[in-house]
Amino acid sequence: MSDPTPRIKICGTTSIQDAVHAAQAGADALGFIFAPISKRRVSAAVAREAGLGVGPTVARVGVFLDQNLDEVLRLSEAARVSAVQLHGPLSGGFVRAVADFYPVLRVLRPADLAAEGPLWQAVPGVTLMLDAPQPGGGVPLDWDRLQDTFPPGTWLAGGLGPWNVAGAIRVLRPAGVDAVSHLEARPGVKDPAKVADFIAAVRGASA
Ligand SMILES: O=C(O)c1ccccc1N[C@@H]1O[C@H](COP(=O)(O)O)[C@@H](O)[C@H]1O
Repeated sequence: MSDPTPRIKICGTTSIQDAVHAAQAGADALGFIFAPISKRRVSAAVAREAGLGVGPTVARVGVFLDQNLDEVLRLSEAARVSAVQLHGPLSGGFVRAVADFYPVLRVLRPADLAAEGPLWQAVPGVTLMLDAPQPGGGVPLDWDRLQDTFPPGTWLAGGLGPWNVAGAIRVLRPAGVDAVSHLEARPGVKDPAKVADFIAAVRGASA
């Protein structure tokens, strides 16, 4: 029997048009980046409107890096996201405080996996995601090196695109995949064909 298809998150959504296209193409989740350093930063107002445009079954994920708890909760509420993705070095208390309000994707780098992975692996409401050290940098991880330590139920990000995502799925069997850089026409603007090809490649890998 084949493995279940990983959940598909299309990140860096900055417009209603891109949100609707990704949803129609079959995305399970859309990412809205609120990190000030990002070239894909979006306002809570646009994220909220885009989220309202994609129907009831598509998750809307607020993405944060190096932001304090007040800001994370305030922007998440304003954007009406359904989940929160947390990058960067964070205390366990911080992650738990966000998880009191939203399902959390806790993003770790491979170097942090041994120390932090076991903390979150069995915690309800917190899902691990493994990403490259520079979020949104488009650089893939070394999947073969991770094969023995990749925890079941973990999501995968980092340099995924239509041409390589099936390989990543075969090696690591992630519960979800997340991508942005290689799905764009330019930073913050999706290439609809790349988004559709990415989703087709994920589904094809699990067929
Ligand atoms: O993309 C960004 O600008 C970004 C900024 C701050 C935090 C996260 C960001 N993106 C996340 O990066 C990974 C994968 O990106 P890529 O496919 O390698 O470009 C993904 O989790 C995005 O949500």
